[in-house]
Amino acid sequence: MNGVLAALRERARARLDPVHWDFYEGGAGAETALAANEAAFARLALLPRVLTGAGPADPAVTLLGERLSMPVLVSPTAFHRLAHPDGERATARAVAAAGTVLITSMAATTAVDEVTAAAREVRPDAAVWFQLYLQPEPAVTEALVRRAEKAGCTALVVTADSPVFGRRTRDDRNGFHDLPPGLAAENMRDLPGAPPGRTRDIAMSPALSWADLRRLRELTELPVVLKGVLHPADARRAADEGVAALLVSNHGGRQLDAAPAGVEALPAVADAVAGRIPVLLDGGVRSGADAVAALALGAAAVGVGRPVLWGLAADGEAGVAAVLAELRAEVEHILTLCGAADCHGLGRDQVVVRGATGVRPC
Ligand SMILES: Cc1cc2nc3c(=O)[nH]c(=O)nc-3n(C[C@H](O)[C@H](O)[C@H](O)COP(=O)(O)O)c2cc1C
Ligand SMILES: CC(C)CC(=O)C(=O)O
Repeated sequence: MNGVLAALRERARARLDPVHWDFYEGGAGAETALAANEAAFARLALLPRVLTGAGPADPAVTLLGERLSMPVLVSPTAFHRLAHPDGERATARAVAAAGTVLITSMAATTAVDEVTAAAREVRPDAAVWFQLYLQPEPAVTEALVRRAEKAGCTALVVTADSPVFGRRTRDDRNGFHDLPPGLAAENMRDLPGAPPGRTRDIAMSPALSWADLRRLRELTELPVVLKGVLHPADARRAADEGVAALLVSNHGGRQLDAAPAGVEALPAVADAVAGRIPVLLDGGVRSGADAVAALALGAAAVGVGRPVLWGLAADGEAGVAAVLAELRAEVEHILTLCGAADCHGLGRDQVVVRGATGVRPC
C-alpha cells in the first residue's frame, strides 16, 4: 500500500468510532473476497519498457465524454457523515478540485443536489455520477432518477451485484444496523410511498432482471454504467444492451464472499467487451502501481472506495485531497518509469505474476 494512504488509514482508525470503522473496513462472510482484492494486486508486477522516448507521462483520461485528470475516480460509498461532519460535501469538493469523477451513493448522508452543488462551487464543470440500486417499485426508481437528473448528475451507475444485502460479519457482531440519530440516507427522503419528510429503506431485490435495466434506459437519456459485473458473458450482454460502461467489482468484498478479486476477473471481461465500451475496475486499489496494472489489463480507469473514507475521516476535505493527489502523482510517475506516454501506453504483456519462474503473463 502507498505510504501516504497507509498513514491516513491509521489516523482514520484512531479517530473513528470502532463500530463505524468496522462498517467501513469490513466485508461479507469470512472476508475472503475483501482480502483477495489487495492480495491479487500484490501478486502483480510491472515489466517496464526502456528507451521508448515517451517523455513525461500524461495521466489524464477521457471517460463518457468527461476529461479526468487521472485514471482514478471515486467509487460510491455510503454514509460519509459517519466519517466527518462535512461528509459528502467535503468529499465532493476535494474530488472536484482533483479533477476527477465522484460517484455519489444512493445511500449518501447528503442529498445528491447538495453534493453536486458542493462540487460545482469548486469547479463549475465537475462531474458527479449517481449510484443507483434499482428499486422493486418502478415509481421509486423513477423518482430517484429524476432527482439525480435535476441535480445535474451526468451518469447513472447501477449496482447489479446486490440481489440481497451481503452478510457483514463485523456489523452483525457490533449490532450496527442503523445510522445514529441526526443522520439519514437523504436521497431516500420524500419518495413515493413514504410519509412526507421521512426516508424509505433501500430495497434490494433478487427479482430484478435485464428487463428492469432496459426500462431504466427508456426512462432517461443519462448514460448507464453497470457496476458489479464479474462474468464475461454478463459483460458482453451489457455491451449488447447499450450500457455505456462497466465497472468490474466485487463490491469491496461486501457482497459474495466467494467472488474473485475484481482484478482477477478483469482480463476476461476486457476480452469479452473487446473495446466496445470502457471497462472500469475497483477493489483493492491502494497505489499508483495498482492503478497502472489495471490499465495494462484492460481498464480505462479504476475506482477507489475505502481510501477516500480514510482521507475523509482523518482530515476531512484535505484528507480526501491528499489521497487523490498522491494517487495522481504516483500514476504519473509509474507510467513514466514504465516507458508509457499516457494511460493507453501499456500492454497486457507488461503485467506479470510475481514468483513465477520466467515471465508468466496474466
Ligand atoms: C463503506 C462502504 C460503503 C459502500 N457503499 C456502496 C454503495 O452505497 N453503493 C455501491 O454500489 N457500492 C458501495 N460500496 C462498494 C464500493 O463502491 C466499491 O466497490 C469498493 O469499496 C471498492 O473497493 P475498495 O474499498 O477496496 O477501494 C461500498 C463500499 C464500502 C467500503
Ligand atoms: C448501506 C448500503 C446501502 C451500502 C453499503 O454498505 C454497501 O453497499 O456496501
